[in-house]
Amino acid sequence: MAHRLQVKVLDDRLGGGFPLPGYATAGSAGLDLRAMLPAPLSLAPGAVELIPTGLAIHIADPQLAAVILPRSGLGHRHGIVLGNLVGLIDSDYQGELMISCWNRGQDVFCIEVGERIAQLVLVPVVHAQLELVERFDDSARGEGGFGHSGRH
Ligand SMILES: O=c1ccn([C@H]2C[C@H](O)[C@@H](COP(=O)(O)OP(=O)(O)OP(=O)(O)O)O2)c(=O)[nH]1
Ligand SMILES: [Mg+2]
Repeated sequence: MAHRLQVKVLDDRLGGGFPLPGYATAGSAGLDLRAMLPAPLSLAPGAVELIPTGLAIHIADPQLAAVILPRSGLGHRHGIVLGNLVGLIDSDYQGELMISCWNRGQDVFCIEVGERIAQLVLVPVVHAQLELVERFDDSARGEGGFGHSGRH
């Protein structure tokens, strides 16, 4: 079942010339976010820019968060990913959603006004209550990590 999410439209081109975010199909996990730029923006190879989305959300529920993820096609084909790799949106954040857009590719990429540039996924969060202990109960893995279980 869909979860209610409060959204403020900060840029009136959204819902006007450009559609508000929506799920592309019933099974889509992400809402596409648009680059609400004043004008097209050329992103040189290696450059990173903070792109406004024209939207603010208030998740409100501390048991939820949202993540901003790259779009697969842009990331794989054009090297357009996120400067922070993944954006994490706190449930109490009420400011504009911003996308750190990084051109990790070899070619200049022009971001068009209103282009769908990244996607937002709502995720569950579990808060930990830290419990200090002197030793852990034994586990199958113990302290082994970083390839400890072999490569293949
Ligand atoms: O890609 C992103 C990442 C974060 N944010 C906003 C929402 C988030 O709730 C807030 C803080 O993000 P985060 O905690 O990851 O950044 P920080 O560097 O730890 O900043 P702060 O000290 O404000 O927590 O910035 C975005 O708009 N886009
Ligand atoms: Mg933080």
